[in-house]
Amino acid sequence: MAVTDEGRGGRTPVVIVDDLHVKYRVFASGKAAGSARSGLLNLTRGVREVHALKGVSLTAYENETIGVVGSNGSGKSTLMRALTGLTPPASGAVYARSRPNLLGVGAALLPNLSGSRNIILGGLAMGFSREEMEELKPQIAEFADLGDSLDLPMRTYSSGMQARLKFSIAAARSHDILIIDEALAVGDKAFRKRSEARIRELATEAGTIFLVSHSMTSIRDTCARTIWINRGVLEMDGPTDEVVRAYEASR
Ligand SMILES: Nc1ncnc2c1ncn2[C@@H]1O[C@H](COP(=O)(O)OP(=O)(O)OP(=O)(O)O)[C@@H](O)[C@H]1O
Repeated sequence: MAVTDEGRGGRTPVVIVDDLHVKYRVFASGKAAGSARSGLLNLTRGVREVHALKGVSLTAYENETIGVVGSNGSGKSTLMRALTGLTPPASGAVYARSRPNLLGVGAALLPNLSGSRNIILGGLAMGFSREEMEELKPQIAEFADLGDSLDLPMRTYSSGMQARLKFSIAAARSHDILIIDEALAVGDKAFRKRSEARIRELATEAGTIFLVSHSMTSIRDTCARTIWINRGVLEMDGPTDEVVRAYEASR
């Protein structure tokens, strides 16, 4: 459904999350849960259900940069993946004006291809054309600042170098609705600084940004509004100062 209605106070809603539940079914490891006599595995006994999001509702408006905080395993990434449509809801729904882009192309990159070929590949995976990517390639290479290593296979890169390349590919263009995972702002101190600056730049170009981060400094510097996810529930949603203070006090 396209979101076109004017929101409260004349603001335009861009993303609406309505009572969203997400469940994962996982096979518990350990001893094979089966009958030794029949020799068959009992596949249902070992199945465990993780109720990762339990009725999250929120509305994001145009030109908002929203911080997303919460402890490990609280459900932040699950919520972000649900926004992009990668993770299907068990119930509830997500409505968005356009498809939210997750700033991350990790899954698409191939370790045996060179950095420069991965730039093209990563761009195609984000929905850009080959021509667009050829045009953007020099500026991506410059931002990643990997020098001659760009011609080497990605598997020879350190994790920091890989992260730099991924960030540079993903951050090459502006997006209408953008989700940024803090894990992308990695690399050494200098690169982290540049990537944070680029995130802020993207924030001014993009309509709406969600920034998932464990760094309260990044959240405070970048976001006016913050949501706190706690054990799959939206614990708090409001001005960053208040939410971060409450979140920090809880830990
Ligand atoms: N693919 C999956 N299969 C099964 N369970 C999952 C899967 N992904 C996440 N979970 C579970 O769902 C819950 C929420 O995980 P999620 O990754 O959304 O948390 P998070 O807040 O992003 O954590 P972190 O800060 O560590 O990245 C956790 O209990 C996690 O174990």
